Amino acid sequence: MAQEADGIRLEQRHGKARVRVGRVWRHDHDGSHHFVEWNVSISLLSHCLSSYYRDDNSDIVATDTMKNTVYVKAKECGDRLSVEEFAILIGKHFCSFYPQVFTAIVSIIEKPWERVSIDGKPHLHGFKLGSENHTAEARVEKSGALNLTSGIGGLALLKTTQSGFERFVRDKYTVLPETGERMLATEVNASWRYSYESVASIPTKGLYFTEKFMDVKKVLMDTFFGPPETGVYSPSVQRTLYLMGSAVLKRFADVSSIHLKMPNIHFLPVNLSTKENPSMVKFKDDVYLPTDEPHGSIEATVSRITSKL
Ligand SMILES: O=c1[nH]c(=O)c2[nH]c(=O)[nH]c2[nH]1
Repeated sequence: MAQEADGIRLEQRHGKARVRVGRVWRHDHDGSHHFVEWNVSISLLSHCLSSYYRDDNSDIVATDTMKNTVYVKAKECGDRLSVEEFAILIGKHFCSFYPQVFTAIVSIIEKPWERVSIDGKPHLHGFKLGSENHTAEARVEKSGALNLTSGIGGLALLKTTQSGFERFVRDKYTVLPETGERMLATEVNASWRYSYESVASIPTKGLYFTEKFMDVKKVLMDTFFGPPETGVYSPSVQRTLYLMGSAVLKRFADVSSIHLKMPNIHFLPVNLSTKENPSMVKFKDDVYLPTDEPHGSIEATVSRITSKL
């Protein structure tokens, strides 16, 4: 909400970023522990204009208080909950506890701590860090309106064949040869929006969004790789991205859109020659130079078209 005074426009929010919290839930019945590590960022849209226009802080919810609230709420959550549910819970708290707060935006990054198995047996309290983050963002309004997105950060995928890039624009600046055989590597950053429009309408089933996260990740990966024996041919990152996004929309009725960012991480063919040895290393789809820059950058949002009845 923008305010105007003396010909000056003001849009403001304040919050606390990167509040780190770890939470263990101990199950006495079987001795198992569950663990999450969250990095929480809170941003509040609130009526505290006098702090900007005058030296009057009487409406400011201190960002230090926001930080403390994360620990209090983590303590109060006696049962395991998904990172999405925790984001909503924190957002609801700020909107209902403080009259001046009208919107709370809570973004959380969950670190991928995974239970270890020793000799094939899941360890009761041992975890190792996996590779891709689970993210969640809840925007909660005082009215109870909700905007919820979840995401995956840093899902590095690579396939050594079944990828090519042909029939693209060729002009006087083009040197890239066409190929029907190349390596395809990317680091998927995905965020998808759920269709739940109020905090009251989210599924009550425990860990619903955690399960959904695993399912979305599986659909993205299955579509990228194709069947284990044959794979699936990718004519471009663009096409593969579209198939991944639309597969998620087809499979999950409560996902209304998905944004995918898929850099094309290049593995360059290695050819080395000298006068004496013109084919010292002759590339035969075997020896590559891995690079991380420059990289292609390809991103798109795929959304469900909702009928306007
Ligand atoms: O899948 C690709 N998409 C591109 O847009 C592109 N551009 C490029 O040089 N290589 C590739 N590969």
